[in-house]
Amino acid sequence: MKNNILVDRPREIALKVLYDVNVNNAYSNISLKNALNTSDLSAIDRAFITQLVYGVVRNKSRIDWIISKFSKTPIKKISPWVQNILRLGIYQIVFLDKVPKSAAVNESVKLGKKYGHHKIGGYINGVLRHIIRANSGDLMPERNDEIKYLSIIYSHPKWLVKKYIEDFGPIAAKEILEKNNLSPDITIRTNTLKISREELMELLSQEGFEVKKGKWCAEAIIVHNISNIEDSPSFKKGLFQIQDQSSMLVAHILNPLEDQLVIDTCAAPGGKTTHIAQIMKNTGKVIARDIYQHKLTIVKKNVERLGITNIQLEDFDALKIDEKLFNKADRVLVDAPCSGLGIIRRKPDLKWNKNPEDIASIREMQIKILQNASNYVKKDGFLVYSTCTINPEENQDIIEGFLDSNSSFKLLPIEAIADPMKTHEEIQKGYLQIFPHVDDIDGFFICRMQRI
Ligand SMILES: C[S@@+](CC[C@H](N)C(=O)[O-])C[C@H]1O[C@@H](n2cnc3c(N)ncnc32)[C@H](O)[C@@H]1O
Repeated sequence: MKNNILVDRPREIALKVLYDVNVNNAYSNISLKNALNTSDLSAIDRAFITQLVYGVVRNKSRIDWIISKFSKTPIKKISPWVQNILRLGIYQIVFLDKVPKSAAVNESVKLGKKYGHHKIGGYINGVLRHIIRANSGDLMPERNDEIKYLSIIYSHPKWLVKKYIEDFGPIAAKEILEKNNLSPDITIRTNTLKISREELMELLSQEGFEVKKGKWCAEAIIVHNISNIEDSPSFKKGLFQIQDQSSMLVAHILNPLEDQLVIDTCAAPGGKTTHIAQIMKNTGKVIARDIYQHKLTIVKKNVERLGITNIQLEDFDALKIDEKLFNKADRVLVDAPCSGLGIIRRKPDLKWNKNPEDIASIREMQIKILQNASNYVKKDGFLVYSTCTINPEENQDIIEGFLDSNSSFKLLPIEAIADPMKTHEEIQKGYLQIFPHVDDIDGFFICRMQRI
């Protein structure tokens, strides 16, 4: 690296995050959060870096297809720094309207000179200018193989495109692929132990945020123009938790009552557990467990910040059985580890990191965790199973299998919690499948059962 070359700072930060994701297999959201954890970046720079990183990760296979078409050097022979400089440049040229194309090229060339060998600037300049001159048709693959075409255009692995088509049909599959590449809303949950939604909206507006009510949950606020909401005084005072509305629905469907005993078997980082505790108004007890001690530390921080006093944290493997809790709990939540296919908008690397074999092994874990957890539910108590995925194998199939071998449980209809849910026929059956392309919130599955 040559330090004497002046480069654009936001683009350089985005490049380093992409390198970290690409070479060190870092998660883009975590690497990005670390990179933005500095006080000397403006809100505009933060937003631009975020857009660049997620834009490249979301559209990676389309961008790489373009590189392969316009570069004489095969992509595998290009160094990782230069690959990512090209990706950033192409993303700006092909996907962003507001960045002048000349700026995209010039800044990429400068990054190339800083991070590559001395002749690389000419190569980057050549490839990018060639792309600028190309017709839009040259930037699209041929459509002779539909799966391959959709996989490139929407930048998803072929197995996943195929799976979406098999599970939901070709029209819905295309809508899902398209939606997965868009940025989701950032939603927060009002901590009603400390403040009302209206008061918090007023306060956040005064702090300069654009806010609107979420329509699915009475505590939900959608916040626009945020890049560092965790730095806001209201966050530090514990007035809210960042959480999507799908995730908020889980605690409402679990419907914990004051003074009850609730067990949350997979609790970290604590979104639902703190919501449950909040609904119980700090009464009763929530036993919040997770297998990872370091993740429980995050739950602890959230619990303290939010002023919650009825949560007992326990480091416990849900694949093991805990006989002392048999038939003890009024409510048990299994927010199971899953493939996360409902939250690709938030974690775009998921689509590159998962494969069909992963789903098979996750399923085994889900079946075991649900079976173990069911022992803790007392008579008439509720068992809620939820995931942030949309594929039936991890959702409806798990529940059908569970009910087939556990006749002491029945599905319990989910009463309409918010107006939009009334449109979901399934809630009468006892489960709710939420899709981002239909509902515009995270893809979730939530099922409620009762021990009879
Ligand atoms: C979907 S996340 C839970 C999200 C959490 N309920 C929330 O709302 O913030 C699944 C969690 O299960 C945990 N986990 C994975 N395997 C586990 C096991 N065998 N026992 C307990 N927890 C486990 C993971 O560490 C992860 O935190």
